[in-house]
Amino acid sequence: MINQLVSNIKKTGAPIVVGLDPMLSYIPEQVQKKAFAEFGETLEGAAEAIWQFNKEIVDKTYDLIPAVKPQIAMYEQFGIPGLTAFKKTVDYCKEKGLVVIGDIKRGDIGSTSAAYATGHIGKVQVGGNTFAPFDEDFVTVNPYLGSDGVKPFIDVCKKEQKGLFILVKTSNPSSGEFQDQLIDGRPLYELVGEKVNEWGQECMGCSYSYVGAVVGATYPEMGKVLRKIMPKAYILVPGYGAQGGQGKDLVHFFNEDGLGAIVNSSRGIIAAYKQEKYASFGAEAFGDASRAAVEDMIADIRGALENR
Ligand SMILES: O=c1ccn([C@@H]2O[C@H](COP(=O)(O)O)[C@@H](O)[C@H]2O)c(=O)[nH]1
Repeated sequence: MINQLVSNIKKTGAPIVVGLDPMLSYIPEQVQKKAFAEFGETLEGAAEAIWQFNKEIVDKTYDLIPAVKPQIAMYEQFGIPGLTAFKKTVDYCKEKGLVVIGDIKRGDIGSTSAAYATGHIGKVQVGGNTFAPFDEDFVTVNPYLGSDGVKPFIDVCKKEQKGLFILVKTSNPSSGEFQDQLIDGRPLYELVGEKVNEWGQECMGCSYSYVGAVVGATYPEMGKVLRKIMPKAYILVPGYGAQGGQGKDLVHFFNEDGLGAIVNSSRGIIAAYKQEKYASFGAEAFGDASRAAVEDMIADIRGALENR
């Protein structure tokens, strides 16, 4: 799957991911009204609204981008109907040729991690039948439980040719509370980065590993160090846009070949029509506003890479 991600990035020339994080408050009134008219103000109604919202954004942007990252929490909050909308979104994006990164941030004791890996990137056996339940291409993994919590994900990746992004240095303001703690004089995130590099050597694609890392755009200096520690890991970089990251901060997340990193923006793209810059599109044309925001993000990152 890493090979498809790299190929999609080369084809589009856009090292970006659209984060599909649909909160009801981002969904224009006309979309909500239609969904509620059919399903009522219910979990089913909310799930229909988020699915229709996602579909319009994907339809308006898929030709520009290599990948999407649906954040499962945004769907789980609507219970089973929300998870059905998650699955519909995954399948639709794959039909459109996009790589799907399920932002699920799972990780547990080995046997439980194995079940998470099976459900999201693997296959489950039911009697004589085999199912791929969620079937994302990549998932995000929390490595805090150690190697035995990560290995089941790696095993499924090898078997199914899927991929992982392991949390190394997260973008949030308090990520340093634990992740920056020094152990024998070195920050914990560097030690996790070394582990990601080691795990990744077991499953190499053509030029990059199936095992990637998450490093926040909000910590560019740390990204520079981690790029060197994990030369073959693709880095998923959240924190662009709504969290303050900009193209000029991100050049050191990339390798000299212009590859090696993929930058996510969720609210900055899907709720673009609410920003002053794109307000002229109006809520009716929210998908066009998202397309304009994608074009601006690509130009910002390309410009930064060309001028480095
Ligand atoms: O370190 C991390 C890891 C994951 N995320 C996720 O990325 C998006 C960011 O959304 P924006 O609207 O672009 O801020 C969201 O799904 C987070 O859960 C992250 O932000 N930082």
